[in-house]
Amino acid sequence: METVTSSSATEALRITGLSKTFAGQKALDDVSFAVPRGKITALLGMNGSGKSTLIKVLAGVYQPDPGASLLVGGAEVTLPMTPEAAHRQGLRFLHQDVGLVDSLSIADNFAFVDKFRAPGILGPISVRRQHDHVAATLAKFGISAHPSTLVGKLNPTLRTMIGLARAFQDEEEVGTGAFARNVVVLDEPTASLPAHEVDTILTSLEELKANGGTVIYVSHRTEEVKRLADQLVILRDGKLVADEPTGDLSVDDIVTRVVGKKLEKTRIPRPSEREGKVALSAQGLSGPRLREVDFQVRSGEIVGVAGLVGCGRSELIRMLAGAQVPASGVMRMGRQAYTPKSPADAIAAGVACVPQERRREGVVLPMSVKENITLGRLRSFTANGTLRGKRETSGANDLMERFSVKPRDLSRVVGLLSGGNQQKVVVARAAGYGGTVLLLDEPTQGVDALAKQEIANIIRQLASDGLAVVLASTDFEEFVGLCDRVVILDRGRLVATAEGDDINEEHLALLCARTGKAA
Ligand SMILES: Nc1ncnc2c1ncn2[C@@H]1O[C@H](COP(=O)(O)OP(=O)(O)OP(=O)(O)O)[C@@H](O)[C@H]1O
Repeated sequence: METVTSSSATEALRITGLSKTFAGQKALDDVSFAVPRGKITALLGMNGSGKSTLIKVLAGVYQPDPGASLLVGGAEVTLPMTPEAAHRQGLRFLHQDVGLVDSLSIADNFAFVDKFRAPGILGPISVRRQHDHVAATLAKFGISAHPSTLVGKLNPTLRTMIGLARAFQDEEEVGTGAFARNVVVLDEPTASLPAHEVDTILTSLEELKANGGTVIYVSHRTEEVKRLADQLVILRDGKLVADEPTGDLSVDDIVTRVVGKKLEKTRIPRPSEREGKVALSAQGLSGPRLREVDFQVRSGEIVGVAGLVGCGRSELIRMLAGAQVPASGVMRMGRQAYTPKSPADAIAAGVACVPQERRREGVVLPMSVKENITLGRLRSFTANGTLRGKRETSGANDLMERFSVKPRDLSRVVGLLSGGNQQKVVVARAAGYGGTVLLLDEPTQGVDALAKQEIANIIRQLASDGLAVVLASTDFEEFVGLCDRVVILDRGRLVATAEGDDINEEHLALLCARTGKAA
């Protein structure tokens, strides 16, 4: 039953006394805050602070502990809600993986999410009506794609834009152009997008806000938060620690509030200028997206790989990691031919990889932290054919500590860790193989500012110990201070290299933009 207890034109949502306990652990602890209408409220916090749990309560996926109350547009909503009730209340969600079905068209994806819509709201749902509705929504968002296009054919930025348009598809008060009805929750919508493409999404959100849209925005990218958010709501260990206007706060101020202390920019110095031996090299590497790429990385070196969407970055990593066989070209480990037919071959040859798709390729969700960290190298914990459990546990424990995986519980099922902590498990495992080359594809996606710094320091330490590191990323900030060299790919070709002081965000963006323009 939903009863109106107060009404406020300025308050879209009010949460009071929200707690959520999982097996004795409080993921949310008595959280209360309000979301102003027509504004963007950033929901911030380090990995595992409770953001996703809060979103899942709003989505009707999790039942909160008894005692919480929720007002939507001033009307009290009975908790727990079902997902249908959340939808009826005008709560819309764009989850991190965007949640589109590749094998369906854009129009079908729009219809698919609207499964809760009562029949008849748009009249009998004819294909024609649905197409017109989708075409109009796409046009409103400046998306030049046809409703019948298969979603699987779209690049990541377009997919995110489609997800955004879909989340807002039933927003407009008919004929008014205003977005004043729903509350749209965006969970790290730009996490997997290259920095230079993020602007499209942020500009759209600014326009939506100008038209009265209400957004809850979750992101670890503080620059975006500074640009977009009117209000900051910050969680730490499940508790609300800040609820304040963004005002004149700087990016550093926001990071300090999220982390709970000033983040000192520590850096492990480069070991020496002496060049290590070439650890891994490739000549004339070609594939569906790669054209005649020559590439090498030396022991102790960290080489960045940058480029626009579709430049071949991930394909290069996959070939080096044995996940994709090159159409032509030669690879070598030192002087030896290197022809991996699978990631297992690559690991056996000393090449470990952190793949981009964490949930699909990186972790085995139903398995424990210990099993995930030690996956693929049980042999190193085996003596005389017997698995030495103690050795396995202490090896996994060391890595868990070193990568600050939280909670510090080796038996915890990885699927129940927060996203950022799952990512740390994948990096910990790859580092634990102890090979000679480490390939990292977007290693800090969805990772908070503190953990990002910790991971960067560990990568630098591993390089100092002699590991050759290849780092593919869309986040140019990640290259700065970490990479010795950054190569730029453009439509499959290696077209530029930046070294020394040229490894700065502006110059890298310029190099990428230049290659893009030449298209
Ligand atoms: N279904 C679950 N069962 C047990 N514990 C859970 C479950 N879901 C979340 N947790 C725990 O609750 C805490 C909060 O997790 P949550 O996913 O909400 O964090 P988050 O702020 O979204 O983190 P991230 O930024 O890494 O995505 C974590 O300690 C997590 O391990």
